[in-house]
Amino acid sequence: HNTADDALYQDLGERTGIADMVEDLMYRIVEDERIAFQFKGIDVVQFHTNLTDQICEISGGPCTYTGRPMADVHDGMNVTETQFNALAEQLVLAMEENGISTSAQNRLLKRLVELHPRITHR
Ligand code: HEM
Repeated sequence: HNTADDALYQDLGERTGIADMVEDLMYRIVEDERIAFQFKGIDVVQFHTNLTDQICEISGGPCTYTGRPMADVHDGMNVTETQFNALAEQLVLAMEENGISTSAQNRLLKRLVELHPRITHR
């Protein structure tokens, strides 16, 4: 079903498309030595579900994020700017791999960058 402003959600391929790109992002994170160590031992099913729901909600889709608050999740990780950018870079590549348009990629990044202060240097 459609909400008033779910254009980005549609462009990302709805929840299924988002779930696919998050899965590819996770494979890429494991292969990226700049950030892989941060993710050692996480609950991958939980991470996949929660990040998918978050991107679904942020893009205007009919999802509700039920994970922990961003600041709490990343607290104590000391995520650097380089690590944040590395994850963003892998997300772009995962979106590219899933045929997401450049316009949709940039609109999602713009919304995710707003979360930056709650993720880095904590
Ligand atoms: C736009 C950037 C980012 C977003 C939107 C984001 C979002 C999320 C979300 C939704 C979760 C799941 C929370 C939960 O299950 O309650 C999560 C967990 C996590 N994030 Fe991020 N994150 C970002 C950047 C990063 C970066 C750059 C790192 C480290 C290099 C990182 C490391 C982690 C780790 C290790 C977890 C798992 C924590 C745990 O389950 O205990 N995140 N993130």
